[in-house]
This record gives sequence, C-alpha cells and structure tokens, in this order.
Amino acid sequence: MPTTPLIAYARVAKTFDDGRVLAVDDVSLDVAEGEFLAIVGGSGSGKTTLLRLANRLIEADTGTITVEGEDVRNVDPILLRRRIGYVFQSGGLFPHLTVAGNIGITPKLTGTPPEEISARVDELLDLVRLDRAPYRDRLPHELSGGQRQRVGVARALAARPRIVLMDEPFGALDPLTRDALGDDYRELHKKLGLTTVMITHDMTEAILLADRIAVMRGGKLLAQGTPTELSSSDDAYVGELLRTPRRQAERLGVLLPQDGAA
Ligand SMILES: Nc1ncnc2c1ncn2[C@@H]1O[C@H](COP(=O)(O)OP(=O)(O)OP(=O)(O)O)[C@@H](O)[C@H]1O
Repeated sequence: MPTTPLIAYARVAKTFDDGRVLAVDDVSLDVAEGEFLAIVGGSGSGKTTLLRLANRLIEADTGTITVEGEDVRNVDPILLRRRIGYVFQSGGLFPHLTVAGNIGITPKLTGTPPEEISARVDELLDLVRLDRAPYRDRLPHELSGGQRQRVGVARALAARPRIVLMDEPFGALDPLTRDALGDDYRELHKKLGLTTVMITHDMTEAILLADRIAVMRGGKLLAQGTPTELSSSDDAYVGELLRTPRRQAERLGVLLPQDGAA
C-alpha cells in the first residue's frame, strides 16, 4: 500500500509583484517519507519560493500543500516551522548568540528546562561532529564557514523534526569542506530517518547526495526522478544540466588514474 507523502504540493502557484512575477507555476510534487530530494535549477527558477511554501515562510496563491498529511493552511505557521528544520544558505545564525545559544533557541522557546537544553546541545554538537569544548561558547563570527553550517544543521535538528529543508546549504564552501559536510549530512539523514529537501545549483552534488532530483525552470517543475530516470529525459534543459557532471566524470576517469597513491 503506498504511504502518504510527507510533503505534497498539488498544483501550487505563487506570484509576486501583483502577479507580474510567476515564481512558482502550477507545481505538483510529492516527497516520500525518508526521501532525500534535491531541487536543482538556475537562479530565479523558483527553488527557494517552492521550499518556503512548505513551512509558510511564503504563502501560496493557489493549490494545496500538505505536510505530514495536514493542509499547511490549517496549521499555525509558528508551530509548523518548529516541526520542520530549516537550514539557510549562510548558516543564518543569530550573530549575538553563542553556538550553544543558537542551537538551543527552539528548545528554549518551547520552554525546555535549561539543563535539558544543555544536554541536547552537547548531543547535537556530537551529531554534527563539532567538538564541544572549543566551540560551545563561540560566537558565529569566530567560526569557519563550514563550522557555521554544521551549527546551522544542529540548530535545524534541535526540535527533533522529521523534515529538514535546506536552501543551498553548502554552496558557499570550498569543495573539500562541501564534500565532507554533504557526506556527513547524508549520514545524518539516514541515521535519524529524516525526510530532506535540499536546494542546490550543482547537479553533481544533487546526483551524489539525493535519492531523487526535481528540476525547476521559470517556476515550472520540468522533470523529477532518480538520476537514472532523469538521464532518459528528452527535455533539452535537463540534458544540458546533466552534460557537465557527465563530461567531468569522463575527463576525471582519464586524468585521474584509479591506482594513484594520492
Ligand atoms: N519577495 C519577493 N518579491 C518579489 N519577487 C520575488 C520575491 N521572492 C522571489 N521573487 C522572484 O521570484 C522568482 C523566483 O525566485 P526564487 O528566489 O524562488 O528563485 P531561486 O531559484 O531560489 O533563485 P536563487 O537560486 O538565485 O536563490 C525570481 O524572479 C525572484 O526575483
């Protein structure tokens, strides 16, 4: 028996500027429980708008969005956002709060006792692989970009959400850090049984991390499927997006022999 999707968009549209900008255009998309979905597309294609419609940071004009089976219009937006972890592009940390203060903000808002918050912060620091002692009391500007993103992930997980939304979380990092964080997050996704929707510009990252990929262009959902399914799409833009990772893989296969010492 098919299970109910954890997030379901049904014919959703959103315009800005009195209807002049059609940011999301008649999108229907299901995200299954436990799935890791990447949303890929160029700048301005509607990715962030689509993501933020799910936790009502943006309200849809038409169509229906359900989260855990409930129409989001019937759920208090604040409570909805506490149920859904959100990771911002550049960490989105509160600059005046320490690492512990940032990670513990949601438990604090929900009235969790301080000693429980403290234990949860330690647990989350372990989970995102940041050493407790040196980092707990630092301010965000005293961290590297990668460390800030680890804190951002820990904060998103603090209220034990089943769903995590990530807006280009690793985009601003150097390739090694990006790779390590991506792999670590993928592990967390699996270990915690999360359902993740992640925006990325980078088709290679999407192929490596996600179970399924949704391709956006001009507000429309052009294609969706596993990397294998996408590779048989006859859409020219999807083909163009897949060409770069394909070409890179071929060239790397030639330029980087497998049996090197490095
Ligand atoms: N608050 C807003 N007011 C007016 N227009 C908006 C607003 N938010 C988004 N838009 C417009 O909606 C369209 C989709 O924007 P969106 O941010 O969803 O794209 P995106 O794919 O996430 O882009 P990027 O990859 O650059 O972040 C763009 O044309 C953008 O200018």
